[in-house]
Amino acid sequence: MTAKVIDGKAFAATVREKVAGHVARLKEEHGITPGLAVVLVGEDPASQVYVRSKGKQTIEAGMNSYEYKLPAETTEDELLAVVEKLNNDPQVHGILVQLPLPNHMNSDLVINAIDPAKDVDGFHISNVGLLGTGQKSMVPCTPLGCLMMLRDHHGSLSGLNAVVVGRSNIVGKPMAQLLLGDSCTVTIAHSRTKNIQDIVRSADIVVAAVGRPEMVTGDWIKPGATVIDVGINRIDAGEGKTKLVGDCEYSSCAEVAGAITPVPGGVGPMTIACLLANTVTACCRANGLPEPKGLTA
Ligand SMILES: NC(=O)C1=CN([C@@H]2O[C@H](COP(=O)(O)OP(=O)(O)OC[C@H]3O[C@@H](n4cnc5c(N)ncnc54)[C@H](OP(=O)(O)O)[C@@H]3O)[C@@H](O)[C@H]2O)C=CC1
Ligand SMILES: Nc1nc(=O)c2c([nH]1)NC[C@@H]1CN(c3ccc(C(=O)N[C@@H](CCC(=O)O)C(=O)O)cc3)C=[N+]21
Repeated sequence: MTAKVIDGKAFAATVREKVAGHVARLKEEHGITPGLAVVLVGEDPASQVYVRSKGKQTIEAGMNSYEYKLPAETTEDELLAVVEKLNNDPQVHGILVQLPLPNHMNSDLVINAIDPAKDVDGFHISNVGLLGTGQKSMVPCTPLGCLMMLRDHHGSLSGLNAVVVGRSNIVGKPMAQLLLGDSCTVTIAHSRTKNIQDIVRSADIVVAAVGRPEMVTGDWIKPGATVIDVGINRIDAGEGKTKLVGDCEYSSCAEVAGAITPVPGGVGPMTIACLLANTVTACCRANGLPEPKGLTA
């Protein structure tokens, strides 16, 4: 069997189109322009690429983009002051502080200083708690993007066995909550999991968020299963070049799976599209307006 390729890049374009439509209506009918502020501390080249891409797509969707680039030596208090200023700025509906932060900062403290209503990453403890109890929240962008693609492919996820590999706060845990919310039977595997291959082989849905290049191979996959590859790993491709690979070995997994997301062009573009979607949702909630349908979990 050769897997159907789930085209995250094309799917993300449709999400961005919907977002742009809502933005246009907010402007026309209410004179409101949603605004997203992205804060980057330090000069990590990969982070700079993502932040640039976020800013560009924010503007393309008709929203206001505010970028704060702070030097690596910024103190935690200085960063907290920027967050506070953005919390109090009515033009800003979404705030994203790019992770990881430099080692001298306490990321939990910084994230929890963001107004939960503006926390478009969905990382604030209030949003984590709301998601865990099935209440309306801001949903983390990467897992939300994965959920949208899974719902689109399967229709209903009810009763399916899902295995999430990875238990980070930003991907693995919220992904597991969303799958549980859609009535999957969810297993979370991690670095201490025994017989991980057998566990993954029991899954109808595999979400890999590990950060280990091509760790999951085709022999781990149940024939016909859906593979969502969250991993973004830049590896040596010889001759001084690098290439981007996921946490799944694409060629061998695609031979066995029923459907698979590629890297690049899978989860990554959906993450940014969901960030824009969350910003519109936050803007509507802040203004007491009905929120867009189909853009939240
Ligand atoms: N496409 C996108 O938009 C995004 C992509 N990413 C990518 O997703 C990947 C994961 O990111 P993130 O969740 O932040 O990573 P973390 O490093 O925070 O978490 C990795 C998880 O994988 C687990 N793990 C590590 N090694 C193994 C192993 N050998 N077997 C099983 N589990 C293992 C760890 O287990 P333990 O807890 O036991 O240590 C941990 O729970 C990365 O490649 C990252 O670049 C991340 C965010 C967004
Ligand atoms: N507060 C915070 N929120 C995040 O959501 C967040 C973060 N910090 N820190 C870093 C990770 C990583 N992340 C990605 C987003 C888009 C792509 C993406 O668009 N990838 C393209 C390829 C990009 C390339 O070529 O490098 C693709 O997969 O096709 C990847 C990774 C968001 N993250």
